[in-house]
Amino acid sequence: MPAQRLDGKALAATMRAEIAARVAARTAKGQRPPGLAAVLVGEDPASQTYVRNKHKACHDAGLASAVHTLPASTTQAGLLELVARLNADPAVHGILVQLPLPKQIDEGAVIRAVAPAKDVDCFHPENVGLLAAGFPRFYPCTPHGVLQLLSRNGIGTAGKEVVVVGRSNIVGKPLALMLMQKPTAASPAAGDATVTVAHTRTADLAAVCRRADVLVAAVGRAGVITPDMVKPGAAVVDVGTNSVNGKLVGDVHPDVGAVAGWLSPVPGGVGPMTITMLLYNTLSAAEQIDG
Ligand SMILES: Nc1nc(=O)c2c([nH]1)NC[C@@H]1CN(c3ccc(C(=O)N[C@@H](CCC(=O)O)C(=O)O)cc3)C=[N+]21
Ligand SMILES: [Mg+2]
Repeated sequence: MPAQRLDGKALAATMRAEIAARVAARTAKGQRPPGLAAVLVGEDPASQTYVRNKHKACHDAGLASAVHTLPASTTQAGLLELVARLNADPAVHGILVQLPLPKQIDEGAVIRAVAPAKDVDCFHPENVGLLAAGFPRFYPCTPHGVLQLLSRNGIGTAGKEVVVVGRSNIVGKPLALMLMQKPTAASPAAGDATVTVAHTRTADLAAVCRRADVLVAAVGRAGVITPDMVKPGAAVVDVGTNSVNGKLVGDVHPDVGAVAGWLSPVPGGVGPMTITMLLYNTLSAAEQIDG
């Protein structure tokens, strides 16, 4: 029997409607709409697509959204100046500086320049620290999207073996934290897991992955998770966004669909959920800043 689909596109539509209703209730009371400012430096086509998708999703849910496009030659000082302006703008509740940034710019310095209260990516060290300490201000978008995709499809993780392949600051590391913590009100079925983080230096990756009741692939290499690495019936979440001959493909090999019990597709899985959690955080930022 082929794996059941973990349909991120469908869940994203459901959750965006929930967010839109909460936004409409605020604006009906005369409150400012939650506002997102996205900063795009350079002309990477994938980044342009993601930022365009985020902008459209905001608009469709009643949030205000502005995209600030800067040339690839932008200096660090120029970018920091824009961030400072957005930090001070009361119509902006969330700031997202699209990564990666050009080489002349120190990514860490830019991440630390975003006001923590507006850091809807949850990349600032203050917010990473709050998350790790168990007092989250925001949940990082992609890990939160993965948790929602599991929780709202009835896939509990309490007491389960969850293997996360990938240790990035954006996905693997915060996702492992969130999976091992107590479940949250926002995703009540996800948490309390026995978490293993695997990566490029893991010895016998296939054997580690085969232990997983829930396997999350956040490696960044097309098709590296093959059927021999998957326990029959496991839930497999594919976080990969690899471009192969101009086509978007995940980290999970298509043949895994014959072994897994659940599988999230690429596209149509984690990607739309990441954007949805960005809207969620922008609404949350507006609630925290404006009341
Ligand atoms: N500051 C920052 N925050 C981010 O959240 C961030 C970032 N930088 N840099 C790049 C990654 C990647 N990312 C994606 C968002 C949406 C889709 C997405 O919507 N994917 C669609 C398809 C998109 C397409 O048509 O190509 C899908 O999977 O169905 C994918 C990837 C956010 N990221
Ligand atoms: Mg990684």
